[in-house]
Amino acid sequence: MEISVVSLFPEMFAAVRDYGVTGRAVQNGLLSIQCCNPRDFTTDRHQTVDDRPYGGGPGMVMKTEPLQQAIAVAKASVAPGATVIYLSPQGRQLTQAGLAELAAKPSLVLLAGRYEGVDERLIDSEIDEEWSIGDYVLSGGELAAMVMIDGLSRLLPGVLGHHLSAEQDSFAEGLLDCPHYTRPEHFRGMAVPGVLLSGNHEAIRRWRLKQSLGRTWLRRRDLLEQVELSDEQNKLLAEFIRELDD
Ligand SMILES: Nc1nonc1C(=O)NCC1CCCCC1
Repeated sequence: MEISVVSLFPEMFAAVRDYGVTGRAVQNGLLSIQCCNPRDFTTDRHQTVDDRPYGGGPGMVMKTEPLQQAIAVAKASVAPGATVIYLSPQGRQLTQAGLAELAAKPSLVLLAGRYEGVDERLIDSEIDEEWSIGDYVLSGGELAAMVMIDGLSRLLPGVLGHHLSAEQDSFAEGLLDCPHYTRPEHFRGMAVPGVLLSGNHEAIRRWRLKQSLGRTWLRRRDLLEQVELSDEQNKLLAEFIRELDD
């Protein structure tokens, strides 16, 4: 997957390019992350990338010319046919399913906005898809772009060590994750659930699924309403709910 980011703060992307799962994906050639700074496409002495909003009001708006040139260079630096994405609270809400759609694309250009946003005419003429990581306002689109990069990278073939990890991710099934434990066996008087020490992989699988279902039922009933549960899942959830009353 080739990704080119248009951002006034390209150095921020070291966080995904140089660390962890995404950093390893870059090292293994499974992911490439390039950056293009609109400031490099300014022609005035002050390298102006923003200007006052028509209609007045607080803050500044990102100018179209530096952005359109940066986007053109960004598109030319990745495989043809790149989807150009703008990160903003006005976009389509990013979910695991959305990440799977994005991970299937050959290349992406991500536009990270700053100030009060981008001239709407740039969005209308250059942006293919607008995406949001949540209903809140950040100071820039960079962190949102990195969230998207991190989430879709996990879905690229070969990126996660255990080939089942991504598919096993609870959100891949539309559920919250089960509890996890590691040594020591006892911590502050709390023991690890016995089933996890049993070596009975089928019992462990069922316990983890039951916990995911139960947690989702308790914490995110809205997610559960979107999932078609199997007979086994319905049975395990009923057991979990019954045991709550014990
Ligand atoms: N939420 C979000 N999801 O994706 N991006 C988000 C964001 O809050 N971005 C910051 C704003 C800041 C002003 C310019 C446009 C982007």
